[in-house]
Amino acid sequence: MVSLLENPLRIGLQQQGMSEPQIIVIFGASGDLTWRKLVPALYKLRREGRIAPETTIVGVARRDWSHDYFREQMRKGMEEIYGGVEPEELWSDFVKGLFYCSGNIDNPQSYQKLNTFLSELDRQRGTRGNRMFYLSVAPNFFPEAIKQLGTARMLDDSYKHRLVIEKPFGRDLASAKSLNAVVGKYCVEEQIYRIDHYLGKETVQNLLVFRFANTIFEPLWNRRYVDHVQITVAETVGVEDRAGYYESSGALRDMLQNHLMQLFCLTAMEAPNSMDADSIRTEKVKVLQATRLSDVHNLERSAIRGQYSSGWMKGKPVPGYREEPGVDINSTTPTYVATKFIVDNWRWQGVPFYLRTGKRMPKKVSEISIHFRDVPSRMFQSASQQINANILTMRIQPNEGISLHFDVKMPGAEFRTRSVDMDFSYGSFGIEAKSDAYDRLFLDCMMCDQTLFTRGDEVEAAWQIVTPALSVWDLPSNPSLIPKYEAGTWEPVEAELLINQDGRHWRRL
Ligand SMILES: NC(=O)C1=CN([C@@H]2O[C@H](COP(=O)(O)OP(=O)(O)OC[C@H]3O[C@@H](n4cnc5c(N)ncnc54)[C@H](OP(=O)(O)O)[C@@H]3O)[C@@H](O)[C@H]2O)C=CC1
Ligand SMILES: O=C1O[C@H](COP(=O)(O)O)[C@@H](O)[C@H](O)[C@H]1O
Repeated sequence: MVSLLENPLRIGLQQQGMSEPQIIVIFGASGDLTWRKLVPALYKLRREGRIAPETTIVGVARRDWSHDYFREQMRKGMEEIYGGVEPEELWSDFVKGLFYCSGNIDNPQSYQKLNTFLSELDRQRGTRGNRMFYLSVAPNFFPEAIKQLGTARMLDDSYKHRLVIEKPFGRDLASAKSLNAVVGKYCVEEQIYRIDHYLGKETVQNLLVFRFANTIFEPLWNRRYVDHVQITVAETVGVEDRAGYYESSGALRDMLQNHLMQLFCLTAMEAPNSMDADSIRTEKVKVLQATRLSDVHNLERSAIRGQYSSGWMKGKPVPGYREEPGVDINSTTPTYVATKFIVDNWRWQGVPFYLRTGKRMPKKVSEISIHFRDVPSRMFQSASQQINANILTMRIQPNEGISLHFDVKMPGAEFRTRSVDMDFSYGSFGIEAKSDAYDRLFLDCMMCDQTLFTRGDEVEAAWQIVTPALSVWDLPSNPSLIPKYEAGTWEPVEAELLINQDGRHWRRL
């Protein structure tokens, strides 16, 4: 264990500031995300002294709750997730800043009532008109909520009023464009914070540092040395109680278009001019605009969907997707998706990027692996009789870290090789790298830093790439034709073929 005094990763933690007093208005405050992630993240920030004590939270939803009932619900949430609130005195003070204002997103009077209440709170709590409006509601409400907030002049001050939009931002290119148009009518881009919680993960941010703070990898980071790249986000959970949302979403919309494509961008983009939000986002847009599915006319060669059937997880039987509560018994919604991307630029021409994500996989693991080209001529015999290309793996979660896979000589008279890993693990520094992401994103939004939020053109560029697959998969199709994989196993055989056809295989994780 490294002592705190000599632990280099501790130093950064002591250098961070505190946000201005402000009111955070959460639309959808009686919903799952609020008690599960948002309020716990805000409390964590308060406990760490990262947000001003005056910070005030106002929950909005239709249910006729009182302030006290809202506070009780949030406390119950903390108990369920963290086993309690700590320290008790701080929580008591924190909940004094929790309020509830019932209202309907469609109703203009709800906004008048809310606005009056917010002005009153500004006086009581010293929040000086600084406001963050967080849309934690189903995506079909986004346009109406923005329109109503705009019409009620609650987004007028581009310095003090910020709008946070949960994912998914649109469900295809056309809907993303029309949502961007609504946003653009009432706000300037500097007020908009489109959430992709993967960008809040320490290990995702570390991709930028790893690539652009080190010189030794850059000369290798291109088509001359890289054979291909794999990006995997595998989950063990099934659809849980979110069938209502997931049935109309599926793995491509829920995960690949946003989280995996952010990992892709940070891996494939060019170095930004600086670390400011727009420089980074401009580079992401550029690489997205150079990217396409490898073959849009033959999807089996570029995009594969799959759905889990019943199987076993940790020794227990689990139902198939179509047997889950709220799911149509003939559902064609994919719970797995794999794509092959081609990047038409000088750095990556000819280097395929394979992306895959699925629910009910054998392991929860998210990682990016860079597979380097083989040596031009093999001179040594490998002990495992395998071809061992060098692989650089960036582990996003769990066991956060980075490892480099390379060959060494086995001790003995012969030149026989075996593969070993050189490993950096966040855990070995005694640092929690897996902040829940929402705390970091809240803080950045309060500090008006948009670096970890997606820009309007970036979202559209990402939809542009995957929309050819969606436009086929959204057509009515015979349920028996959706590729299947048993819960607790890796991808369907069709997804194996997607990569095998190129003489490669998915990493076994
Ligand atoms: N839950 C999660 O883990 C994640 C969620 N998200 C996204 O976050 C958002 C919220 O998700 P989640 O909390 O799970 O959703 P829920 O379905 O649990 O909550 C929806 C909320 O919207 C409110 N609501 C519904 N209709 C109206 C209306 N007409 N006027 C005002 N409020 C209304 C509901 O309250 P009431 O019925 O009282 O009005 C409820 O508070 C979604 O965009 C989702 O995609 C993203 C990542 C993860
Ligand atoms: O946005 C979402 O992400 C979660 C996975 O997030 P992670 O931080 O646990 O990797 C996923 O389960 C959910 O379906 C999706 O909406």
